[in-house]
Amino acid sequence: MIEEDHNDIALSIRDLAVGYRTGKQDLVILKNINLDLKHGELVCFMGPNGVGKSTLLRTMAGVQNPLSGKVIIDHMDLSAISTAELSTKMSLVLTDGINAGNMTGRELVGLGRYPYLGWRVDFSNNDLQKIEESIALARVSAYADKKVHELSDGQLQKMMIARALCQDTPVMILDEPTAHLDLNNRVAIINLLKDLTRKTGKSILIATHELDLALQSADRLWLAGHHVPVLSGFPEDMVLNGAIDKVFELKGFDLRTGQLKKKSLGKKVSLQGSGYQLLWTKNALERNGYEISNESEYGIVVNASKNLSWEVKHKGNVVTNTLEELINYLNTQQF
Ligand SMILES: Nc1ncnc2c1ncn2[C@@H]1O[C@H](COP(=O)(O)OP(=O)(O)OP(=O)(O)O)[C@@H](O)[C@H]1O
Repeated sequence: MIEEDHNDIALSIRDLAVGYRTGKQDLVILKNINLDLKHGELVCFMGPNGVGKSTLLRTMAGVQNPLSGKVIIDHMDLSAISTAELSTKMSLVLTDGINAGNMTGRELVGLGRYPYLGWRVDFSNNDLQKIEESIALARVSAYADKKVHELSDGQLQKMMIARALCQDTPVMILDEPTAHLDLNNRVAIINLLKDLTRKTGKSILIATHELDLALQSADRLWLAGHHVPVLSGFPEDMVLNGAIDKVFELKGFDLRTGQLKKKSLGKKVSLQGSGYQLLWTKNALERNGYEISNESEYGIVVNASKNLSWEVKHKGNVVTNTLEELINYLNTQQF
């Protein structure tokens, strides 16, 4: 066992219970939570709908009080830190209910500098530079002068991320930052956040439902399930030890292979080839109910030379130029 270095830790959670104070009895959503967020780490917080991710993030950010236990940031108990001081240590991006009145995108981003203004009324050159840097980093310059109410959901989402970047805090917490974004923007935002952890040592925690992006970019996963403690681990370990399957109670999806569970039609084909062409051929075959096996009279060879083609070796050889043709041909055969 390797000893942990406690100077590494930007934020820790100790014996925390989160939920809602109602009239008679507390509504406990998650309890017995003990987690650490390290410097320079991108953590994806995952779990099924309604399990309490937002509730925990809001509690960590001081927006709601814990039912019991502590959040410790920069070696201080969150409950003992003023809102002004906290806003230089942590930024929070929530996506719901943004009411930015008649502001422009740039003005919204500029709100990120308010914790640093003190008694000053105007932005300093440094503030203005940070605003422009954040706008460039989040790639929102094309619509930074539009009114916030004129932005699309995805544009607004990116503008809120720019505002958090502008706040320039050692800890950033984002609730579903990619929810309204298209594929390019999702990848760009995740890469940007990952890059920030590497270049600036910031700790970034995001709640997300995007298992594929999380598995490819997170340094660590936090997993919340119903009736289990919040788990923390290395993403690949959590795939291999079944933690993700357990938390999500996965049905119809085999996480170890990253595939939807396919119904085999009992038709077997053998397959030869290499690289991504082989992977996509396998995908097309399995999606259409074919099982890859060496014990088959049908041999498929992926020819990935200049012109991609597929050769079916059976009694006579047949060559197809697309996977659609290959599958249509196989479907006509008696297995
Ligand atoms: N203000 C509130 N008062 C009482 N219960 C609430 C309140 N807000 C949320 N809840 C409940 O707390 C539970 C957790 O909600 P939360 O929004 O934290 O889940 P989540 O994991 O973020 O879900 P999702 O993935 O759907 O965003 C839910 O059962 C929800 O109904």
